[in-house]
Amino acid sequence: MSSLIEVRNVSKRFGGVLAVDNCSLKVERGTITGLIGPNGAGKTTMFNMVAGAFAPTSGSIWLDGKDVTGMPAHELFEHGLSRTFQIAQEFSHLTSLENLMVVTAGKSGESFFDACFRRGKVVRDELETRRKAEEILQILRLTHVKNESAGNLSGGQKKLLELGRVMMADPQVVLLDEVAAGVNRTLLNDLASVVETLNRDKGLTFFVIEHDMDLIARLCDPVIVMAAGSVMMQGPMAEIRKNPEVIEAYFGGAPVGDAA
Ligand SMILES: Nc1ncnc2c1ncn2[C@@H]1O[C@H](COP(=O)(O)OP(=O)(O)OP(=O)(O)O)[C@@H](O)[C@H]1O
Repeated sequence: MSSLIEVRNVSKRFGGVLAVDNCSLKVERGTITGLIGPNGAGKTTMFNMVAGAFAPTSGSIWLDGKDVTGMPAHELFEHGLSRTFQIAQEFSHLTSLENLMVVTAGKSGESFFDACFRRGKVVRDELETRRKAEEILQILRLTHVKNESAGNLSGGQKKLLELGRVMMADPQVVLLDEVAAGVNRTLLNDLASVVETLNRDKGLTFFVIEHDMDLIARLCDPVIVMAAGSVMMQGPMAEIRKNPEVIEAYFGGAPVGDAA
């Protein structure tokens, strides 16, 4: 069986800077795969290429056995790849529930023909969308704020809501971009539990960039280490923490988890 994401010999050059240098990596179906490395290692550049923000200078990227090199984000979304952003991007004037419901709006409800002649179908679709949105809010433990304007939620709740918006599209794989940044410990625990539940119960695959080593250790296996534009090592976090090359190159000799 092919990997869900496969990056083959990918490089990315920005002018004189070779941000990613001939990297290959795989995200296997059903895993929560982590991507770590020191500042400037090339993680964000790698993520941006996988997410379709920009194309590689050379090499290829495969999603579910299909060559998607250079495919823009909205098309990747149609193929089941979704991304959350470091800064949550909610519609602040809509409620939490509405923020989820708008993700599928337009699939049937906005067609003039449907609205005029297939009113029953439109109503059924909207009810189904609402049911799904409410179920996701429950998984995210956000039911108590479902009628609250999203702009009034805390930073951590906004990140949960963003994950909820991604879930509405029934993705195969979710790219999580530094979800821990600015989130308090309690909400971070909620978020980690949600990711574990979605992975275990719904078989969702995650590819995670994260500076929070505790979160990576809890969630991710395998973990891929990048340094200076290259993939340096891949394995379980327990092995990575002990690898002398990683400790030296990535953490300057300090035990992994103290830095980053
Ligand atoms: N748009 C760009 N233009 C020029 N150089 C860039 C651009 N984006 C990234 N770089 C350079 O590419 C290298 C890799 O950066 P990248 O942001 O991918 O690293 P990172 O591992 O995500 O770092 P951090 O953990 O600090 O976010 C760095 O030297 C960076 O300065």
